[in-house]
Amino acid sequence: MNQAPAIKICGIKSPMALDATIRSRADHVGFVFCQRSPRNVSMAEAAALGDRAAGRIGKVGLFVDADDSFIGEAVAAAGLSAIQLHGSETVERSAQVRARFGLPVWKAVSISSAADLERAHTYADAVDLVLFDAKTPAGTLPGGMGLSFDWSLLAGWNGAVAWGLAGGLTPRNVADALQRTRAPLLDTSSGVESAPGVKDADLISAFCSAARAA
Ligand SMILES: O=C(O)c1ccccc1NCC(=O)[C@H](O)[C@H](O)COP(=O)(O)O
Repeated sequence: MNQAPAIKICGIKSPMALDATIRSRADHVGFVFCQRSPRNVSMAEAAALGDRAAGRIGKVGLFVDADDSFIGEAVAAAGLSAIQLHGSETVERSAQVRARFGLPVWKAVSISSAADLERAHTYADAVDLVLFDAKTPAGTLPGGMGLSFDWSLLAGWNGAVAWGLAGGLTPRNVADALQRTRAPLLDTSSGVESAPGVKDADLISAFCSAARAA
């Protein structure tokens, strides 16, 4: 029997969305610390959400090429349990963040061809999890754009590090994605929203149910 995948609902910025995610028995919430994003949370919002989530769900903080002082402020405010690096952080920078904060580091790697999987291998000793996501167009956000990549590329993945799948996952396609990739972790953001940055409790619930039923 296959084990159920872990689920992360990213871009949580309201108590309603947080409660819906916990009720739906997801494993992690993502708090986006990126001012350009419609899902950005301030330090004060992150602190309130972090308190509300404490002991109930994993709290992943998402950063795009942030410096140590900004990451440190967010870790303390929200009581983060993991750090997701979603910019152009190098292997060395990722290892440095892990050592500096003593938390698991997840590195997003954007995929559009088999060569990108080779790049993912280079992070194996520096991070705790590689999150495969779609490449987004130049000048746009590096994630949360509802774009998928060719999942068949992951057939070539035999990495030594834990991994997850992101990019364009919705309640409608998550079962198919899981059957094709057998991803141990599924991450979604815009696929459970009614508008950019506005989470929908019914879609969160439907996503989690579909992922578990697959
Ligand atoms: O979600 C954002 O707004 C965001 C902004 C900047 C960098 C990354 C961002 N999201 C990262 C995530 O972990 C998303 O869940 C992932 O990219 C999938 O997003 P989606 O395709 O919308 O499901």
